[in-house]
Amino acid sequence: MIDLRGITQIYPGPQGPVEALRGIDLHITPGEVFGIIGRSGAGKSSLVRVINLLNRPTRGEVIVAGRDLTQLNDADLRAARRDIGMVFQHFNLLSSRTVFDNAALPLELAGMDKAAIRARVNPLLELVGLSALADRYPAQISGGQKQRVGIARALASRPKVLLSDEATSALDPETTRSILALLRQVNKELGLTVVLITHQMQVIKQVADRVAVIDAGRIVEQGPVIDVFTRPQQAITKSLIDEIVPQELPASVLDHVRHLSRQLQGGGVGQLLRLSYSGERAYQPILSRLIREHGLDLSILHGQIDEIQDQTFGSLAVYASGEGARLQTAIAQLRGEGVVVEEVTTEG
Ligand SMILES: Nc1ncnc2c1ncn2[C@@H]1O[C@H](COP(=O)(O)OP(=O)(O)OP(=O)(O)O)[C@@H](O)[C@H]1O
Repeated sequence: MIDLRGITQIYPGPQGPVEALRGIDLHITPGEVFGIIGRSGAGKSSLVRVINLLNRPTRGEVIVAGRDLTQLNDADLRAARRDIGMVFQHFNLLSSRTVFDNAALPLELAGMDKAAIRARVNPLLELVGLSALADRYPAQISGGQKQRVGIARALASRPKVLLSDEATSALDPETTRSILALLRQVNKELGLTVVLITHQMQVIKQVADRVAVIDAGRIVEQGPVIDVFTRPQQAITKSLIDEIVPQELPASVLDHVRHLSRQLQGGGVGQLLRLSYSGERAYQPILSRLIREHGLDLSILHGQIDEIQDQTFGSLAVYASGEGARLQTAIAQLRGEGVVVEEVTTEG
């Protein structure tokens, strides 16, 4: 649905040019919710605005639904943009227009007649749960309701792609959840491809199918959300995930491990392991097998089990002790079964 090829964005700046995007290649498939996450200044807004050519990239191709937008003339670009709706962090509603009239704006601008506009907008207000508030003005509704208007307006032109630029960043956690659920609903019901940028992993976790991590203008990691959560490769990804799955174990756990290793007897060895697993593996009796088949003792010290897009994933810190060779065999077996096993050192 969307192919970005070699996208570079250079802004002029008082201290010289700023290279906000440095050769981005991305492929977003039809019907998926694709998240782009990064810290402030990483280039997220620049990237999302390239997709509808609100920003014209300095170099590269922007292919949406088979056409390179950078090659279109103004009239064709205007038409192509109708396939791409956008919602914004600060809603961008017109304060002098009602909820209905805000949602209807793109259709009015496209010259649609009033009856056709009503026939299009009323079901959209129903979809976003605002039918009862159609005659209110933006100042008379909440932030979450404003964003619902923003979504209805973005959907009015029946786009194929919905771009969401930090759409929930100005909202409280509960309202954020309801807006993300609405984005998921329109993705499923209308078959819309959704591209959302955010600085919060919580948003990615709730709604995205795949995620790309952007750092200093480059995509440094991407993949299905569950894979990125269970096997983060880059330091930036780990630090972003840390808000949901703590990447460092608490000092008290490490202290306890030192205490346990001092108590080892009779040539036994002990190792702190961090196990990450997802999907079907989450239901396997992996720990009891370690005990039964390899004669290990296990202390569960820390961990959590959570869910992403109906898939369970877990992260557990366990201290395993027993006979050295059997411990190594057990670790190899776990890895063979697709469990990510990290051998954590407790020095320091
Ligand atoms: N119009 C502009 N002119 C000059 N520099 C810009 C412009 N817009 C963005 N930049 C710079 O480009 C880089 C990327 O900015 P961008 O807004 O895309 O990042 P972001 O990840 O969306 O950040 P934030 O989450 O803070 O909005 C930053 O260094 C920023 O200062």
